[in-house]
Amino acid sequence: MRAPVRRRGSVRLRGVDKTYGTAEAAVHALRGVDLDIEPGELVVVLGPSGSGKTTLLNLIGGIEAADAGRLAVAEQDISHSKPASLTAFRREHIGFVFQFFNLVPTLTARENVEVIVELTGRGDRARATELLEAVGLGDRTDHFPAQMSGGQQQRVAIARALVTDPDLLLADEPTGALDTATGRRILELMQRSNREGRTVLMVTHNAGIAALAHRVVRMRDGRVESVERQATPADVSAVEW
Ligand SMILES: Nc1ncnc2c1ncn2[C@@H]1O[C@H](COP(=O)(O)OP(=O)(O)OP(=O)(O)O)[C@@H](O)[C@H]1O
Repeated sequence: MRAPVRRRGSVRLRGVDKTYGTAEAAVHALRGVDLDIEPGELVVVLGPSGSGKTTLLNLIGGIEAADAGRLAVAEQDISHSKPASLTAFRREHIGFVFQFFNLVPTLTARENVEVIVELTGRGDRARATELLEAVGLGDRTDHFPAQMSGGQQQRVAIARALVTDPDLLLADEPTGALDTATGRRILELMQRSNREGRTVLMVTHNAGIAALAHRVVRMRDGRVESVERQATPADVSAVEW
């Protein structure tokens, strides 16, 4: 019998504000954002360019700190966390996937995953190979990023994000630089990761991808414009975009 899925990675934001720059150059990126995400949900964040999607993801992931408001992620209050404790929080709870893969060019696929175990002191080096096999790259473990396609590099990035077994997987336009067929493969990995119980939060410009979500968050001008719950999220194989 299969072990029950342990759902994890809740998010709770209240009145969250973030401004970049000062005086005339100030950009109010988030304005009083309230948001609740249940553990184990797959959430897609949509919105026009500049609406605050990446800022939202960076605050939830502890890459940046909010100016005001309260944030609790994976049951941890990070509202007033100092940079050092945000780093510790990120290492313990968060996996990031970016649009342009962000692999270290001088390291092989396996080393790109292993280095995260060394940096964070979390996870198991031996899992690097296992995860690369799980994302379909068992035969590419000793290849360097320049020897791999964009889709293959993004799969390495996903293996790297998962090696610490994070509660939340945060992805900023993970399919943005990929063709549709390759993007589909990446979304399958995102969905699989979510079905293992972790919360997945995906920022995209692509409204078609929203069909996969338990909850669709629409941002506009630094505010959450709407949150829509979908009772039966689609399987990736059924999604067109
Ligand atoms: N480091 C920064 N310094 C100054 N302004 C910033 C910085 N990061 C973001 N901004 C500004 O904050 C606002 C929100 O940016 P954000 O990147 O969150 O939007 P977005 O919805 O993700 O946009 P896109 O879809 O184009 O990636 C924008 O006006 C942006 O120019």
